[in-house]
Amino acid sequence: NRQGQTQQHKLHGDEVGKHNSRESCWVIVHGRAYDVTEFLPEHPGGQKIILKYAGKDATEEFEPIHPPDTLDKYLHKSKHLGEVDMNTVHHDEKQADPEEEERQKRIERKPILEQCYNLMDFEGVARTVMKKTAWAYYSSGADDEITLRENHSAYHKIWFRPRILVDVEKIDLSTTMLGTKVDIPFYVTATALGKLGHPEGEVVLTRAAKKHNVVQMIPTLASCSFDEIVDAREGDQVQWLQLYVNKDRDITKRIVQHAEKRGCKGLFITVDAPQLGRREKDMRSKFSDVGSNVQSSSGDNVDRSQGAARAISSFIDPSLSWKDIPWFLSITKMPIILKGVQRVEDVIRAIEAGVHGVVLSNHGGRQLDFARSGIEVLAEVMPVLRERGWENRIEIFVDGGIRRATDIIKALCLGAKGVGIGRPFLYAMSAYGLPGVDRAMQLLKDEMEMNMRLIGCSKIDELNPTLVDTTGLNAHSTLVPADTLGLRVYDPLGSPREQPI
Ligand SMILES: Cc1cc2c(cc1C)[n+](S(=O)(=O)[O-])c1c(=O)[nH]c(=O)nc-1n2C[C@H](O)[C@H](O)[C@H](O)COP(=O)(O)O
Repeated sequence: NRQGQTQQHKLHGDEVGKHNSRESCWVIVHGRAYDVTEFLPEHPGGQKIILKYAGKDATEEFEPIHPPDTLDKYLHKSKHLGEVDMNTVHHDEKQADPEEEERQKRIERKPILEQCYNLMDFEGVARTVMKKTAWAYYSSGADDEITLRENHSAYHKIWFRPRILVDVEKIDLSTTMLGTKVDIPFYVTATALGKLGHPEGEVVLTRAAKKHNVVQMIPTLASCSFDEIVDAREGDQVQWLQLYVNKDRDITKRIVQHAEKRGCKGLFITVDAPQLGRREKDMRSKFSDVGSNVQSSSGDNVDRSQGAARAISSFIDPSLSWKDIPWFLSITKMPIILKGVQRVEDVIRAIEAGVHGVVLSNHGGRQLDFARSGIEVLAEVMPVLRERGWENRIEIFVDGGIRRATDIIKALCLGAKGVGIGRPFLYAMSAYGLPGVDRAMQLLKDEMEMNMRLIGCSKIDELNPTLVDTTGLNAHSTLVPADTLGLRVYDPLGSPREQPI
């Protein structure tokens, strides 16, 4: 509290309004005032977005992307100025925003949930109803988005060799992942900033994961606080933690040990993002009001011109290396999985380093463009492990571009323990909330049951490499996708329709 301020005395709105500059900057969040003057240079989302609300109520802007405990965690108590008499706070009248009005009309016109028949339908609806910045952040891939598209099209290069005359009356889709029994072999992978798509954020995914008895991987860069997401867990529901390793190892140790104490059953260390990729859709949306429970422990300068991704990731340690693995094994009993492994040599190294699993992944095409799809890497890895008799030494997961149950079945036939799914559940949540994610998971279950019957398997452990033909898998045909600027950016006159009459 400010010196001498008694609880019942509330700050007057005009008093807060006087502190509206870089030299003295107070903001109001959830009815309380905060002096953020010294914090300005440290804000991962830049000073601009805070100064826009200097002396004013910033709650509406703050809420969607900062976990509720952000200010308690990152702003010194002396800067907490106490309650404001909100009746004395002047609110700028809302400017008419034609783009937002148009978006609201599209929301009213969107298809009813039952008209979504597969995971791609959710993507189509989300694209029309999401805010531009949110769609840009979720959908973008790195550079020309070649890997983003390859992730899904790689599955189109794998064909089935189905068995016939097998009794497939009863189908059992259950399996285990890191010792946890799940009803179907997919998990909700870690994706940052859930509140960009839905006001409740990641806890919506928690509830859907419970309903379908699948595991949720909690992202480091969640909009909700870690504890909020864990508190939303029900009964013996299992969650894993996805970790971006902080340059400040004390912060990392604290996060890992807190996650273990709160019952997380797996630590997924993200190893494909020493720096977040260049996601141009995200950058173009000029995302400046970014935030999250970023653990930036120092005021290092952040390159905010790179959209949300770059701004929220300044704390990630690019020096992370194999020599750090023994330290991780020493600070937790949770199984350790390396997320973002992309070649068989590193899978072998992971086994020798003593970790418990890997996710073969290129981060949903958001990191190194022209990285191979997880499924292609899986097809490279498993024969080499089998040759060594190591195919069961660790659990191998795959993610990226999984949109159909046939994709899941192909991955399991090639030896994956399970698959991670990201964007489809984000899109379903953004377009329809919990009912959307629930339907998306149910659709996958229905597809899975049917496709297991059609390839002649009744249980997950019957899936094997003889059921697929992967001869075309590493034939890379990279058509530059039609919607990139590459087709127009070098045309001096723009596309024909823009040529002067
Ligand atoms: C779509 C998406 C993916 C993100 C993601 C955010 C979004 C919006 N974020 S990111 O902002 O830093 O890139 C994370 C993340 O926090 N940590 C992580 O390990 N993977 C992150 N990923 C990658 C994710 O865990 C999967 O590898 C990827 O989503 C799988 O591909 P699909 O989306 O096609 O299923």
